[in-house]
Amino acid sequence: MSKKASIGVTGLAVMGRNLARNLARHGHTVALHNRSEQRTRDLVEQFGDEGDFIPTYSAQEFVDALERPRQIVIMVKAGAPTDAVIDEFAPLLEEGDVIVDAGNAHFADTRRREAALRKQGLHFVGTGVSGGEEGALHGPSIMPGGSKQSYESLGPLFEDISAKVDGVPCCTHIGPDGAGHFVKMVHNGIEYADMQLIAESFDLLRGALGHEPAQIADVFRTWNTGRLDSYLIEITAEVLAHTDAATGKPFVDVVADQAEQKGTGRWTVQIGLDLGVPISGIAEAVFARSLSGSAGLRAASRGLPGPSRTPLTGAAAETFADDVERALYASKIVAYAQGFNQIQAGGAEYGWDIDLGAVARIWRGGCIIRAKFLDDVTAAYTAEPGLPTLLTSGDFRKAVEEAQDSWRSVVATATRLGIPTPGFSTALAYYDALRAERLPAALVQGQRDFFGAHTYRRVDREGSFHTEWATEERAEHSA
Ligand SMILES: NC(=O)C1=CN([C@@H]2O[C@H](COP(=O)(O)OP(=O)(O)OC[C@H]3O[C@@H](n4cnc5c(N)ncnc54)[C@H](OP(=O)(O)O)[C@@H]3O)[C@@H](O)[C@H]2O)C=CC1
Ligand SMILES: O=C(CO)[C@H](O)[C@H](O)COP(=O)(O)O
Repeated sequence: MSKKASIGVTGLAVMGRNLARNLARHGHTVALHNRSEQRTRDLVEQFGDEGDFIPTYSAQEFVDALERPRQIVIMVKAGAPTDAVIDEFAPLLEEGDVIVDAGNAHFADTRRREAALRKQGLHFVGTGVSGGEEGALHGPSIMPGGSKQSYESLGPLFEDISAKVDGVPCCTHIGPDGAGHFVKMVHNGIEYADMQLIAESFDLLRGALGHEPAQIADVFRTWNTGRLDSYLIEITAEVLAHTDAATGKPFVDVVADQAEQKGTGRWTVQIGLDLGVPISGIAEAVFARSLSGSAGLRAASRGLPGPSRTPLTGAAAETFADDVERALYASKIVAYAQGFNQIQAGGAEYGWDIDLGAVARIWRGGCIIRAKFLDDVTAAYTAEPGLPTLLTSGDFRKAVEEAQDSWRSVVATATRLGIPTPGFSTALAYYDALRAERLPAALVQGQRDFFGAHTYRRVDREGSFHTEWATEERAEHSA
């Protein structure tokens, strides 16, 4: 009898191909399949010597090449293509077989698919994978959902190919059904917020100090040796130091300033709204990308009045880069605090019991937001799993305390010079709103009651109340 594969990968574009190679490099026999045959042939031709691959050219051949219970990883475009692939393979599978969707699926789709396939006796495991092309090959961060039972067989395999930090795999069972894809979605939302804050830091250093991109690259390199040490800061320095070969200009100056998005950040914000979790850092990052892409609106508005970017001088200029570093770190804490609160809220809504410390731990390596900072986030949620917000935890509280003057002065300088900093500003506003003794929400409640008899609660008595605003007496009743 010919050798069978312990796992199969269908969808061999950049991510699937490298995930399959990673599995093979770790000694697993991998069955290969792709809708168009050429990708399968290319993989075997170029990388066939890296391990044991079984190339297949039909769904039936693919399924037949797998050991039972079969484990199939789907790595295709999210949405309809994923449904098409499931519809093709599910009828060929048997009870106990496992389908892993490792694409960037919406968690609600994952819940629907998991419920449908469970009826058929199949395990459907929605799995977040982060790390891009290189991560998929050398060790991504892996966020599997699905049943506990499916993790018994898949877990060791995924942990084996995941990134390791201090010998600890960047993979853990997140929770049932859509939990893995939910956490991956929030990971991407945080990725958006982090990238936006870094981009604003660049704009501030350029606008307020008049630095060239190559000089700013050096600032980021320095930051990357401290508490901001992270993959995103590291690649930012690389991008800023890069010179365009065709023009000799800084690369960043020849790229169209219109940021695109595939949708996971937008989903994070949509779900944040549904759950009622204020994830303003992620929302501003998504809106900043949308605004950057609104070419017509921007063209029509370019001549509007406002200050010009006159570089700072003297002592203010000397301390500005350090101020931005402190403001960036404080704003980053806010962005992560909001993202983790969204995971907490999602877990409560869908009954997932997600271990936030474990989530932070598997994001320390492999993924796009990997960072030294996540060691401290892991420690904070491990010590106190129900932590209401990262901002109140030990070292983070101390960091925002120490950042106060810098954070406020950076936002004030940005406002004065007309440098848009939606990420920094919203982070500070969120922070101030959290720590406020009283919020103007009381007035909003009064307005709502005035125009719509929507009622309000009082600080001194239980119950709901309504004031007869249309009468002269303005009598108050229990509602
Ligand atoms: N690129 C990245 O950095 C990351 C991507 N992801 C996610 O991983 C998944 C794969 O991403 P990536 O490798 O970039 O590839 P793409 O998202 O570009 O998807 C290409 C793959 O999907 C297949 N496909 C498309 N439509 C269908 C269909 N109707 N039926 C069957 N197969 C179909 C293609 O087959 P064919 O060759 O025949 O066209 C090809 O194998 C996506 O869900 C993506 O969001 C996750 C993390 C990072
Ligand atoms: O999943 C990822 C990393 O974890 C992708 O890199 C992410 O989808 C990129 O998103 P966008 O194109 O919207 O910036």
